[in-house]
Amino acid sequence: MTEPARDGLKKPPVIELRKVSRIYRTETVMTYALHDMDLILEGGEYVALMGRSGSGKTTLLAILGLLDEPSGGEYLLAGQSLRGLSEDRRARVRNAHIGFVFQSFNLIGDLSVQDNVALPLVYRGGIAGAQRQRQARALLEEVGMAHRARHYPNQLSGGEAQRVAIARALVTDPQLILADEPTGNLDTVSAEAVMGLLDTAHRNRGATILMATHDAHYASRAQRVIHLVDGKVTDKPEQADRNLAQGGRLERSVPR
Ligand SMILES: Nc1ncnc2c1ncn2[C@@H]1O[C@H](COP(=O)(O)OP(=O)(O)OP(=O)(O)O)[C@@H](O)[C@H]1O
Repeated sequence: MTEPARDGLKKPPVIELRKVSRIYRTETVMTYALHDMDLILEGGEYVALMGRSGSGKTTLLAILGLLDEPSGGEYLLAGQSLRGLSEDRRARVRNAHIGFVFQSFNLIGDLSVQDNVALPLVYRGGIAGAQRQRQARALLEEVGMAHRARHYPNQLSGGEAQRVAIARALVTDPQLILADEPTGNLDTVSAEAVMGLLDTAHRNRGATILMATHDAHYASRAQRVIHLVDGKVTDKPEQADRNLAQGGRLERSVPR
């Protein structure tokens, strides 16, 4: 069901989370990786996501990217509630609206660089092979990797692999780009190049970007920084230190 725009004129935010939780259960302990999280990202925003290791950044990106489901609460993408969608429908929404960039690139080893970039268009369906290859080639040119189109991922440096991964993320022209530590495995020169590509994607394509990073320097390139502490958004990141001193994130024993 589509929700009405909030003031009748503005579009709904690209992302809205309402009291979203993600609980991991083991035999003895329940961990609240996300805890009643409220979050709004407007269309075209470039937002950095910071927080200590274990604060919930990857869990949040996985839920926003429809790779995982909340244990409770509601996720609205462009005003559309995603509750109760079938796996097939989730895959379609993911393919139509979301591009991913991971720390470890996640390219497919036995596909050429150009076929890796074309792959989201294969999943989309209905696009002829020659057209897919043309679009992939255009994206490789955009990220300065066309000269490696026929190479394979294991023949690339880390910086090159991440540029290819960004081309793959952009080939479907997604509304939302989720990046999980995109510079985490890169030297500073490659990291700068990757950050430049994200800046360009934001500026020229109007994409909404949410980028998890441990690096305050790269976070400062975003328009806004969100801090996570124990699975919640906070505007007081120094709270993380106090919570840690008091025993860390919310965990409960599973009742027997
Ligand atoms: N599959 C799982 N089973 C149980 N607990 C999990 C699982 N995945 C994550 N967690 C817990 O959920 C919490 C959040 O993890 P998450 O990976 O989202 O943190 P993060 O902020 O991305 O950390 P990092 O910066 O180290 O990548 C952590 O306490 C983690 O131990």
